[in-house]
Amino acid sequence: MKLQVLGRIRPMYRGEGVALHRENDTKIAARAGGPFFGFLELHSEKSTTYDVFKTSVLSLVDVFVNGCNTGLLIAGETGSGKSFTMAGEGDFKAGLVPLIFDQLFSILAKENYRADVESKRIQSRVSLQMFEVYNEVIRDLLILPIGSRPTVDIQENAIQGVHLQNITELSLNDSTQAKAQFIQGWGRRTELSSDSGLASHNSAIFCQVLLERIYGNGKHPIKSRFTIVELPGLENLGEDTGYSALWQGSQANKSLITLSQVVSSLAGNPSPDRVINYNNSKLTRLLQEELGGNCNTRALVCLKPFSKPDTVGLIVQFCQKLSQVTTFPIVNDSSAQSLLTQERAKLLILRQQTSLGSVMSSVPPYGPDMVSDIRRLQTENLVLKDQNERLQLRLDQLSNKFGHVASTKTDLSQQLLLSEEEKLKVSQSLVEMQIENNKIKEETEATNFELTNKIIMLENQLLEAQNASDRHKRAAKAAKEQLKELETDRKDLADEYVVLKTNYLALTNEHKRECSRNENLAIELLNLVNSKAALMRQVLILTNADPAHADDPNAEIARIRAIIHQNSSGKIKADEILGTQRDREVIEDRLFASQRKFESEINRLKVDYGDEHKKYENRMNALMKELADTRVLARERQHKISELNAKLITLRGEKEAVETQTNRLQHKVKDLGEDFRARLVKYVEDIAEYVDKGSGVPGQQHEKKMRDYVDNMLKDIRRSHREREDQLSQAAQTFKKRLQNTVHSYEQVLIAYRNLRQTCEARGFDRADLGPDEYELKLGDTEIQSSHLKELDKAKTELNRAKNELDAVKLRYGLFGDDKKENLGDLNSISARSDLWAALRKQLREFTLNTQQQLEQERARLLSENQVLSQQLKESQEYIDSHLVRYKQEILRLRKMLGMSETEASILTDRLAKIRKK
Ligand SMILES: Nc1ncnc2c1ncn2[C@@H]1O[C@H](COP(=O)(O)OP(=O)(O)OP(=O)(O)O)[C@@H](O)[C@H]1O
Repeated sequence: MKLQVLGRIRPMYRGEGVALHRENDTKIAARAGGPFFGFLELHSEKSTTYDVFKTSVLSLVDVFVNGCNTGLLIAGETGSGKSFTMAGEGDFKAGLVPLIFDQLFSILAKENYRADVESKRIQSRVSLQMFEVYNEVIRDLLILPIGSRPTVDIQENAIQGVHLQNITELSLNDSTQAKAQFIQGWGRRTELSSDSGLASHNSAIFCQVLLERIYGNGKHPIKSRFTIVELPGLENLGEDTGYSALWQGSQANKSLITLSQVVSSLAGNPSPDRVINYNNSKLTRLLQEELGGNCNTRALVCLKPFSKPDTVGLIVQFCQKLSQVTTFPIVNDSSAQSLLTQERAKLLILRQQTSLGSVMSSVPPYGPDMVSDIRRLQTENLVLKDQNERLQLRLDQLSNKFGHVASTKTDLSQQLLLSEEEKLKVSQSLVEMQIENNKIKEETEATNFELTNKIIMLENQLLEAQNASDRHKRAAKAAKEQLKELETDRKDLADEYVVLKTNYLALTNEHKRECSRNENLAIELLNLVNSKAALMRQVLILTNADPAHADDPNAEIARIRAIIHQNSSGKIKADEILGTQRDREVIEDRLFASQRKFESEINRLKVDYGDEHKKYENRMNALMKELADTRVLARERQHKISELNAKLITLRGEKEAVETQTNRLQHKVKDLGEDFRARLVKYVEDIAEYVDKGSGVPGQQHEKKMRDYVDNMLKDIRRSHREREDQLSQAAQTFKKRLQNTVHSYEQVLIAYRNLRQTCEARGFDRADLGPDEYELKLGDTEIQSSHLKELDKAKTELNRAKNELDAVKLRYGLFGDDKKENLGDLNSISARSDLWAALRKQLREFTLNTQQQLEQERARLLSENQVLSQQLKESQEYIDSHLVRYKQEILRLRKMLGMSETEASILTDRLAKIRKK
């Protein structure tokens, strides 16, 4: 069965970027275009460990419970998430091992329950071993380290196969206990830091779960083993230091390199009768079954989204080999175990027989020399084999590198041609980005300004409302005080009223008494008058006096009665003294009128104040709401600004990346320049050699060849020169064009501004209100034209100079050629000819070196000028942008002063926008 290789890409860290080349969701490659490796399943950055478990590991647990050995190799470079995947992180990010425990115990519980229901019997025993292999030392992780770390050794016997002697094996009852033990063991890993990095980078952590199940009344359990291993960081596969360290006896990378060798051997030999040497490291010895024996194994390769292409290349290679490894898993029932034990026993015996000891003891005819020879040869053989494998690996790497270099070399010239164009494009996009950025900044500032104004306005309104509220509070306080005074007055009046009432009651009683006395006296008087009248009548009778002359007693009675009547009618009733209800009301009115007035005033004030208060409260609430809304809006804007800033930072990062690429390309250009120089030198040397060789053979043929050769060489130089010229002149033209556009739009803005000013002046506005003069806003020649034109002129001059130099060289060559012809005609002697060739050689060498140097200098200068130009263009763009804001403000102000209508204003704005766009 083929080993299944799965992948998992961990999420990206901040600023890490993505560099893995992917295809079809399952394939990755170190470089664009491949070679790709296709995983059986590739879990993306979004997958959780549980997703990985569900799709890729769950089925392994079932296989394990059913009696097969299973293995999960977790590989990947350092920092790719191996530990995260295996052990998890914190309480909420469980790793694969805890999830495996959960699943295992849940299956066992279910099966036990089912067996109970069906009255069957299953006995299960789960145990755990955990150890670490670091620097070829195996440490038990399930016991507390006392003093030095507890180390264990590998042993091999027929029954257990390769196993660890005295390793702790903990019995597990449930998943909680299992997880707790695992976490404790995980915490006991070596945390050393050595020259070869942290121990975690180079160590392998083994977690082996052992399961024994007896069905019914059987005696022989079915035994299976689930091995989960975190392998050392795969980046060490490619480190040269690893090899050298290995040669020097360091164990740091031994296990990983041996693992790679074993995997290579296994990949190249899928047949079951293969003989693989697992004994070179402890890691491979321990993984013997998982890699090439009785085990159903899967490899989970953790990947970083960003990694060095070389490292990815190594990982891809390793995965490729792993995917070709074949294992032979079987169900470990009693018969299988017996067979395996027999096979192991046979193997051990064979090994013993072929071992040195058996050679020495069982083959007496060999002398001691022969034995030592055999020993030496065996050792040499092993060393040679080892060396061979290493060299093979190295050769693979080198051929890969060579392939890569070859492909890069072919790309290089193309890239070189494109680099200038790219550079221009990049600077153009940079300028565009800057413009965009300025726009965004402008908009943000305008919004900010608007929001700040709004906030200030709202705060003012709030202050006003608070002032009004204070005023009303003060008025209410004054009214309360007035009310208090009125209350005191009212109390005084009430007291007075009580006193008056008392007096009045006393007087009324007195009066009543007087009236009754008066009545009594009137009755008395009446009685007396009646008596007097009776007496008078008697007197008259007695005296017989003439009644006409005598006093009339009735008249006296009538007189007295009249007096009494008068008295009684003049009696003043109490009510009359008190006055009528109406009078009282009038008095009350008079007395309490002011109080009532105040009360009604207070009530009115209360109502008014209440209403006002409510109104203000409502207003205040509305204002507060508006303020909160505005704050939210401000926050949103702030958020947007932050987002934009983040975008800007990303863009800057991109820009830097592009700059780095440009620098790289420049380096490449430099390399090519050096190559070019070398070629020139080679040309010269060739010429010299040619001349030296052919100097003894005069004739037209020889000269012609020489001339062709030099012609070709100069043609080459001229062509490259011309290409360079074209590129530079193109760049200069683009800059010039862009500059012209910028200046054009700037002039248009100036014209619009001038028109507005003139309109304002025509309408008779005060000159002081018209803002700065047009000339103040004008960019000086030194600010725009001259500096750029100067730069362009400079570039042109440099180009001309280069051209002239080239022409001079051509001329020199032409003259030289003529001279040569003439001289050849004249000079017959060999010595004269050799002088001529020497001069030719010298001149050619000088020419080569000088031209090359000049070209280099020119190239460097033009590149820096190019940078200066783009920088200046950027600055002038910024300058114009900032001026545009000023213009805009001025225009707005002037427009306001002119009282322009909306449509006029919009037409003007459109026109300005168009100008800006241009
Ligand atoms: N799938 C993931 N989701 C979230 N974070 C992850 C994931 N994988 C890895 N990480 C984080 O990446 C960092 C490195 O992971 P980890 O330590 O597991 O890598 P490693 O390959 O085991 O490295 P080392 O060899 O140093 O132990 C850790 O901080 C971890 O939290």
